[in-house]
Amino acid sequence: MQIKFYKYQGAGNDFVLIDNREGDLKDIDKQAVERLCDRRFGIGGDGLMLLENEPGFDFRMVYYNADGNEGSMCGNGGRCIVAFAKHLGVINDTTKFLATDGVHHAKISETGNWVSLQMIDVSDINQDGEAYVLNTGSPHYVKLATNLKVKDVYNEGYAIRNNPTYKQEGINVNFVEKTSDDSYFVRTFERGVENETYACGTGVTAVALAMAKNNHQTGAITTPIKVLGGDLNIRFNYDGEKFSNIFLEGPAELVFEGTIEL
Ligand SMILES: N[C@H](CCC[C@H](N)C(=O)O)C(=O)O
Repeated sequence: MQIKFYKYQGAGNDFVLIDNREGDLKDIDKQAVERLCDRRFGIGGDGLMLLENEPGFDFRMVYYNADGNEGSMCGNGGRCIVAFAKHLGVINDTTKFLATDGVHHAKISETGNWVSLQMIDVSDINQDGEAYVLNTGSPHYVKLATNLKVKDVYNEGYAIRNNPTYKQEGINVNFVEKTSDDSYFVRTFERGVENETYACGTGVTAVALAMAKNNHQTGAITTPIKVLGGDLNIRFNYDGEKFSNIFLEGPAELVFEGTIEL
């Protein structure tokens, strides 16, 4: 079967998107996702998403990691699928859609390539030694680092993701370095890609929340974060216990489209 696909990227976190409103791909299997995401034998991407119909919502986001397993929430993917929904004419400039972690609201710029996506509220942050562990739709480990530019993120991230505590469920490992008063540089080793990616949306969200806690900041907070693939921005409120009104903001661009035999 020939299928039409769209390739998007958000700060260099890249995805294959497919319009599945007709439901033709209901039973897409692990091998097919893995092949489509393969950078040599397929289209290439850190993940694959299906845009599906969902009663009461503009659409439903179904997300798979590049290894073919159905993943948890993907922040940059969420931003890209909003741009895709606008491109398809499913939405205009605002949307309410359903993802695996619940309801998401988002706003998209008139040009269609800048998306502000509301993320789920967060109230639990745990510590593992010096690191923070929290779930922003996906599970994240956040560790302060120095000389992050030259850090061996693959090997250090791999070791943490595969240690006995996290091996079975997996975790995304974020290293963060402060660059100025309230701005950070972040590099992430992603579960399901099992490699460093150029950006991770739920990851930078986790970093922004963990750094607010770490720095005893409360109130309305805005945290710009630089990643390998560009710049992202996180806005939220923190009352010392709960993080709410969390928005992940940044670019989402259509790169190319085509058809492929499935
Ligand atoms: N790149 C994604 C994270 C995907 C989640 C996945 N790696 C997992 O936890 O299984 C993001 O922008 O939030």
